[in-house]
Amino acid sequence: MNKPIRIGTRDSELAMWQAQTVEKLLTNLGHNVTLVPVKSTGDIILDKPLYELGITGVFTKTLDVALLKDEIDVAVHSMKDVPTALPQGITQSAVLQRGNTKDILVHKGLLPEKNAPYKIATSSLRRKAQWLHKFGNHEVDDLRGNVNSRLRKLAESDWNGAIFASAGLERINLLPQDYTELDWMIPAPAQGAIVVVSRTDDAELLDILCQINDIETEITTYIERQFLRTLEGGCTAPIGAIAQYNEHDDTIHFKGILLSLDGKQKFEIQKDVPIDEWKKLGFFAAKEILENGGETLMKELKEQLKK
Ligand SMILES: NCc1[nH]cc(CCC(=O)O)c1CC(=O)O
Repeated sequence: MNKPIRIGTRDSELAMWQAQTVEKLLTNLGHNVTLVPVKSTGDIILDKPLYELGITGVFTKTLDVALLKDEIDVAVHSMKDVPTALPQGITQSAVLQRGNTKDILVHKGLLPEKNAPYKIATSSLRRKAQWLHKFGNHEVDDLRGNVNSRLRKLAESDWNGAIFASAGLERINLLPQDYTELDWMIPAPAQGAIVVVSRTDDAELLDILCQINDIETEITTYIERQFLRTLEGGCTAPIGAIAQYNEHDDTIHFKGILLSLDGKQKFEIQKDVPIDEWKKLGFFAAKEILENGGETLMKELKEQLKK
């Protein structure tokens, strides 16, 4: 392409890192690229928990509008922040090779134990519910903001720790010494993946972007987001999902979870299927949960999360 490809990005350090990663991949393919930082409502409204903003697309909406107005050509997002239904006219054009999918607890030297008092912070319903399921007597406070400000607030607070996506801290070299991997916690669907979206009618650009697509990440995130979409019907519930490809036996290993807000109710599912069954795996896993009590819980959650 002759005109530079305009990549829109939120202006947080993590978002800039992700956009620059796409910039490098495209530059390496010989394209001319320019970065366009855009402020998003999710970054501006910091005093309300995310789920109170009502829409799931708080982080992505501003960039969607910029795309549709032809102010940018490409938007780069943390895939887990992207609603499962993209706006009309916008297409998922590439998913980059996935980074670390794990959640971690950044702490201050003291590790959590079941029967000892402990106070952590997170704004994620999924993290909070899984934490309370495991540590019913712990306290969980709300914590908003980008990863930099969340680390700062943790340092200034009396919290014992706060939960982060490992990928986010690794990417901008903020992984502190005192952290522990929460290998029992099921991550958000598509955690650790970066998605590139563009206008559906921009065929020339779609051809370029498919060259930076990672098929394995595309498939595993598709499964996780199909699970989410089948369960949620448009609300931000405590839902986790992870699909992993096993190249030795050509299978997909899937784990999904749905919990009540207080973590007392938990529906968990695990499935191992041959790779050629990936297309409906997320759907079947979600259906199984819905049919075994999950549907009632989803109804309750929708009531509780309504503004
Ligand atoms: N919701 C915010 C958000 N969106 C993406 C990441 C990190 C990167 C990723 O999970 O892919 C984070 C920070 C976090 O959850 O700690």
